[in-house]
Amino acid sequence: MLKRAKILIVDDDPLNRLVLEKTLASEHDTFLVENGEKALTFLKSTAVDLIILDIVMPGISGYEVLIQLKENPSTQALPVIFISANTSHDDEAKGFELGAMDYIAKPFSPTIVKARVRNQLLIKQKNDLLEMLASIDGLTEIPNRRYLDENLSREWRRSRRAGTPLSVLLMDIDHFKRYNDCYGHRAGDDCLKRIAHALVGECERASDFVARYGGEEFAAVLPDMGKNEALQFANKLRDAVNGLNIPHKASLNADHITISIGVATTECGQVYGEHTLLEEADLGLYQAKDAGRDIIVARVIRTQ
Ligand SMILES: Nc1nc2c(ncn2[C@@H]2O[C@H](COP(=O)(O)OP(=O)(O)OP(=O)(O)O)[C@@H](O)[C@H]2O)c(=O)[nH]1
Repeated sequence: MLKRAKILIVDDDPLNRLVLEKTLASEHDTFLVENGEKALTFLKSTAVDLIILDIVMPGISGYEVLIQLKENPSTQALPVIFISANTSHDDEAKGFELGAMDYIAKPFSPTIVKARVRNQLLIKQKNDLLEMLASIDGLTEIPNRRYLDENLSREWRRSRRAGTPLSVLLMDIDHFKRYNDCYGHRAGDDCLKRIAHALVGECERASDFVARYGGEEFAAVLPDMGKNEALQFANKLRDAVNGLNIPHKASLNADHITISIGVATTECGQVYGEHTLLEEADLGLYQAKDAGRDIIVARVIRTQ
C-alpha cells in the first residue's frame, strides 16, 4: 500500500501549481514554491519524498535545480519528475541524463500525473525498505555496523559544521565467551537480543542511536552531547544492563551480565576524523576492561 508522501511542487505558473495541488493533495501532503531558489531553500529545512519540477522558470532553471540536488548527499537520491512544455526528445533526454526519474509534458493530464507520481513513490518506498533492511542487524534487529558508519560520518560532518560536541560509546559484554561456554550459543544469542533492546530503550532523543558494532560489541552515537552528559548516558546504559539481571555464574567480575564502556567525545571536531573518535572509544573500552570490567572510561579529544 502506498503511504501518504510529502511532495514539493515547483512551478512559476500559479495555475499549474493549483491544478497539481488539487490533483495530489487528497492523497499526499503538498508544498508549493514558485522558483528554483525557493525550492533549494525549502529543501534545506524540510525533507520530502518527491519533487515535481518545472524546467523553464525565472532565475535558475529546473535543470540547474536538479544538478544542485545531485551534488548534495542529503538530496541526491530524491526522485524528481520534470514537468515541462519543452517536449522535444532532446529536452526529455537531457532531463533523464541529469537524473530525473520521469518527464511529464505540459499540458498535462491530472490522471497521468497521479499515476506517474504513484509509480515513483512505490519505487521509493521499496528502495527505502531495502535500504532499511540492509541497515538492520539480523539477530538483534537493531541498526548494524553499516548504519553506524554512515550515520556517524553524517553526524561528524554536522558537528564540524556547527561546532557542536559529538560523543561515541563503545560497549562490550564482559566475559561473554564464558557465558556462551556455560549456557550455550543459543542462550548467548538471546542475551545479545535482550541487551540490544535494553540499550535501544534508553535512547530518548531522536538523534541518539545504538547499533550492534559486531559480535558482542555495541556502539552509541550521541550528537550534541559533551563529555559529562555522555558519561551520564553511559551510566544509564550500564544500569539498564545490570537491571536485566541476567545470571552469569561463569563471570569473573559479577554474578550477572555486565558491560564495559569506552566513551569518546570531540568537543569542537575540526581536526580528527570520525575514525579517531571510534579509536578513542575503543581505547577507553580497553582501559575499562583492564580496570576490572563493569566500568566506564571517558576520553575527550580536544582540537586546537
Ligand atoms: N552467542 C553468540 N556469541 C557471539 C556472537 N558474536 C560473538 N559472540 C561471542 O562473543 C565472545 C567474545 O569473546 P571475547 O572476545 O574473548 O571476549 P569476552 O569473553 O567477552 O571477554 P572480555 O571482553 O575480555 O570481557 C566469543 O566467544 C564469540 O563467539 C553471537 O552472535 N552470538
